[in-house]
Amino acid sequence: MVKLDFDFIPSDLTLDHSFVILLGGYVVYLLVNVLYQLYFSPLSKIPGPWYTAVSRIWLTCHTFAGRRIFAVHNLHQKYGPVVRISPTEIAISDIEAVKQIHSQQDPYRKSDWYSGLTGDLNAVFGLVHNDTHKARRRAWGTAWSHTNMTAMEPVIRKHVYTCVEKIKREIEGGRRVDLLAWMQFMTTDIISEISYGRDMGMLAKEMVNPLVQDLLAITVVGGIRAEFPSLQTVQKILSYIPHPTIQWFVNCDHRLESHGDKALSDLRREVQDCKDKSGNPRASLFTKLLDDVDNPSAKHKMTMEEIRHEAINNMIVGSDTVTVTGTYMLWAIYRHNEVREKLERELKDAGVAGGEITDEKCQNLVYLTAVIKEALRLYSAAPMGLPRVVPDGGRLLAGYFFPQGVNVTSQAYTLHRNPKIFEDPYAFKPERWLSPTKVMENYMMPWGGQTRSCLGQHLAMMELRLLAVVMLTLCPNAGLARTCTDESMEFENYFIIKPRSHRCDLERVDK
Ligand code: HEM
Repeated sequence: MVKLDFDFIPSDLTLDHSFVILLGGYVVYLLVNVLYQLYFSPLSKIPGPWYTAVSRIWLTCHTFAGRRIFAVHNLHQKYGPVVRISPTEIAISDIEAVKQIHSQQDPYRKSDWYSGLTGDLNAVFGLVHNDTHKARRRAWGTAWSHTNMTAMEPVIRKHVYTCVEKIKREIEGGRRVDLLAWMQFMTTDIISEISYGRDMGMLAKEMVNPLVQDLLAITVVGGIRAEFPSLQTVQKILSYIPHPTIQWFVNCDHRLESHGDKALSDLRREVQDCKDKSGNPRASLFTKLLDDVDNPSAKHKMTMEEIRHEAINNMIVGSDTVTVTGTYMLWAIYRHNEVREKLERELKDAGVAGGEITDEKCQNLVYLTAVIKEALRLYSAAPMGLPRVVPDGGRLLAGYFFPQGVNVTSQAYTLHRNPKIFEDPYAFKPERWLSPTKVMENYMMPWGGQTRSCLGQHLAMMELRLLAVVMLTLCPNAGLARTCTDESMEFENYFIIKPRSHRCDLERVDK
């Protein structure tokens, strides 16, 4: 047996001495780490300031302040298309490299940052392994296709109309309305009805229900967990503290799960029992998936547990996103009189306003399409970097070699504001999309990268089209309230963006 000899430790060593020795050791460790990161790490040649190379503090502070997209954008402007934003993370805005990272042929997997963001939720958005993700997308099949969304259009249209009619009632009554809140009611009712076959009654009750508060809480909790993965353990410890506010935050995941469970079991019963007059089950994204659970001949399918996770995930990613982009789109239209007038003229010339407005009538409107595209360029809901991991063997990207395991991330915010591609990049100019170049199209990434691109984009586009047209047609006197300023609409960025004031006020403005 080896005998441990501690004779080298002086017997008169006091607690004070031990502390000094420990502190000294830690300082030496920090110094060695700083020297390693600056001069010897394989990433030391990547441009960037010294403080991002040696510590994550800079990135974490900007992330918590809700200013990450701006901070990273500023570094790109100073250091170019490849910049080190933390000791282990590189931001890239070189378009060839971005396409390589998200290509179908050699997909870089999502980083573990997503596991923190989504916690125990095991749904398509947060799956980090490529094979698991591929199988899940296959199982979704054509549920999110344009054709399937067209079949759901009457449900979507019904909610858009209800929302706009209620906004009109308030505005005509001389009251100020918060567009952001109404968008939240509308998008939550839509995603709920097309997922579970039943809306949340938010537009009917005209108030935020506890589920929406949980959805908002989960984005905060998820954001903190993504930045500090070790906090997952802290969250477990906190769950034993019987303080009501702590309990409310800590348990938001569980409340969402139990809501999803109840809604799904209701839906399953309906799929089995309730049919419409022609004997077909009520249309929902999950009808086929639920039908396939016990069908041995269905090749690509999900387990009941996987369906449960997807159902909850839909509520999280399918409401806030359209809320934000829809709000900014209308804000931009109201802010630019010439855009509003051109759009109104197009609707009049196309005769869209006569009779009920359907998505079919809106789909081919050229100027409307350009307005939405410009809104997606400047106000896509998730414009921050989407972290990916360099695959085994490492890869050459934008002239630099990246070892395997390094996190690379590219933000649409910067790609969409490249002045070499988009003239006057900060200005809202839908005209640029009337005859776009191939390069402009190539730089657009509002729905994320190829392999993990947004499943809900057909739904989102339909909501945005209907929203713009129904709002301009039914509520012609709406405009921005004086309280809605450029400052109040500045972005706050926690994975998705939001107006800093958390509202966007409209009121009656007679033209
Ligand atoms: C204007 C509205 C929307 C925008 C701008 C948007 C944007 C995005 C972006 C950028 C991603 C990629 C995220 C990443 O790589 O980490 C994404 C993924 C996703 N989005 Fe959306 N989204 C919108 C609406 C929706 C809606 C309405 C749904 C419906 C539930 C949805 C469902 C999803 C899903 C499931 C994914 C994950 C896809 C995968 O990983 O395979 N999104 N979205």
